[in-house]
Amino acid sequence: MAIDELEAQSFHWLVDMLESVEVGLVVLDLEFRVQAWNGFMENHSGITASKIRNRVLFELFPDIPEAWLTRKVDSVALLNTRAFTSWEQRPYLFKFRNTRPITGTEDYMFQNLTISPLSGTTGQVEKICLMVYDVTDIASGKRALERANEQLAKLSMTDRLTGLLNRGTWENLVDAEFERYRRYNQATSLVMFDIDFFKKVNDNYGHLAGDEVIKDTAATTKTNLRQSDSIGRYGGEEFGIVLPETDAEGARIICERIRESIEHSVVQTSVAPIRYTVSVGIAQLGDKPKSYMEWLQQADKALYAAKKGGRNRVVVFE
Ligand SMILES: Nc1nc2c(ncn2[C@@H]2O[C@H](COP(=O)(O)OP(=O)(O)OP(=O)(O)O)[C@@H](O)[C@H]2O)c(=O)[nH]1
Repeated sequence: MAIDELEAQSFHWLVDMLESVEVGLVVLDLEFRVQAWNGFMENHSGITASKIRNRVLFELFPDIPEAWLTRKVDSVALLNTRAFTSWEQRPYLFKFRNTRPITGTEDYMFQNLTISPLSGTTGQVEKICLMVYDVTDIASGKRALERANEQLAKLSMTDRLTGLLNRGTWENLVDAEFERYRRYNQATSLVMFDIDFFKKVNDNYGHLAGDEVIKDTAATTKTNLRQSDSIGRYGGEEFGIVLPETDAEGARIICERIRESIEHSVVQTSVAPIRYTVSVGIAQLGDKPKSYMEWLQQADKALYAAKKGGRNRVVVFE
């Protein structure tokens, strides 16, 4: 076989390979007109090589960030060096639908991109090659892991039944608020409250109905609070609220509103409609408590007084 014929054959194989490789290959001239478009690009875009040849890329793909790509390509051409971008910087350049059944959770194909300069015989950069790698499997795996980690972090901070902060997390907030008071001296109040005769709810209607009541307490309280107020589930049927920038009188008004909403609400459990009440203790932070624990004890004493005074009431620690 003549040398020329051999070369022609190997060129043919090479083109065949580039056509079928599982990487998107695009050759552009420096005016962004498409010069080559392989099978991967045809399959995922639905646009054939013959149709796109000599067309400006941005006309057919208006979603492509033109300024960004132009900047990248210009520096590749100027410096005659490759550039890379990962899906973490920019999820994709070409908005191709994700066609992989395993990673069906993602709508679009995640892509890594390499931009390579192609020099002519004179050594001048004449064309640019874009290599588009489908990294949907890697990206969706990493994103799922991140979501799971976020979920875990959230779960370790919250109470499963109510979604409120759990005791440990909430106590940390009380401690932080205590320290903030020592520095800035702004009025701050702490609330402890507890469902009245909750044992009877469990005894009469069962534990699951009791759980429904606890959830109702959490939901009703939350709707009566501001974003900056932190509510936690302190124990079984005991809750705590930190009210920043709120004095005892302000806290009393808020707590009366919560107490009344609960008194007038009816929890529609699967067993029976249940009415219930809560008792509330408030302690505005002053100079006395030497630690956040002492502050908690003050609020707890006020709660005890509310129970002793007949329940379904709000008492402020004196
Ligand atoms: N359903 C349910 N019950 C709980 C949960 N945690 C604690 N309890 C119950 O809450 C009840 C609390 O009872 P007590 O401490 O005697 O208080 P109480 O009956 O509310 O009486 P007072 O607080 O004095 O009004 C107990 O029966 C606990 O078993 C929970 O997560 N779900």
